[in-house]
Amino acid sequence: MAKTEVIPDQAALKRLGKSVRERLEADPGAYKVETDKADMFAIGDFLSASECERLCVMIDLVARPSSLHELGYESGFRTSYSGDLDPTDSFVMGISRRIDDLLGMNPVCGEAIQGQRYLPGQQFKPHNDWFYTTEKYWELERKRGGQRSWTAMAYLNEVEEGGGTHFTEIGINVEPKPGVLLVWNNALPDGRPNEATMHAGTPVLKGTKYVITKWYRTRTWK
Ligand SMILES: O=C(O)CCC(=O)C(=O)O
Ligand SMILES: [Fe+2]
Repeated sequence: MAKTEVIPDQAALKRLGKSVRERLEADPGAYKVETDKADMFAIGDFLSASECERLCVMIDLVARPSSLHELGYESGFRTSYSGDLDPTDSFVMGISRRIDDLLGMNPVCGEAIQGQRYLPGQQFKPHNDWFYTTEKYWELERKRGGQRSWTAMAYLNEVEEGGGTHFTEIGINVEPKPGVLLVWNNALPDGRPNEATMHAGTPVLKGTKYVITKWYRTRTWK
């Protein structure tokens, strides 16, 4: 008999996939992106113009060259600047809580909100947000909350040219529209990682792009 592959956190990924999907499908404010390859929703006007502005200022204060598990900044893979927003700041806490509530996620599973800024020429090449559990870094991430389930990402400003989010397998390019929150499930309905969630922050050609991202783990993030 063939050996059954063990997928770390599979049962939790399946459960969270279903609960958040059903919650968003029942939410009249959430637009379901038409694709059969992934669970994906967009929420227009999730953030107000003044909230977006305030977040951009905060990002400028924390942004440093982005780090990646496997690759250094020098590789050109993720050339944006990023940094975690202060999770004890009451304004940040409010935004974070609103995302938790929208998804119906347990707040303890949410990572700190990360801010990210791209200048012309900067990008984040195609990647998956879920962890490769055969890689060395998984040993650490496994104990820090486990696999990532849902991603919530909000666009904070008008980008003059470029800077979309390109889902290379699904074949859609999401234009950065300020205040819009894009949400997707990194797993398949059965809890296996969804390869079709591969996406890139395409190069900004003109202007600056600001986003915030919040990733949810299957267990308590620490
Ligand atoms: O900037 C984008 O559009 C994508 C960002 C992203 O994929 C990430 O932060 O994981
Ligand atoms: Fe990503």
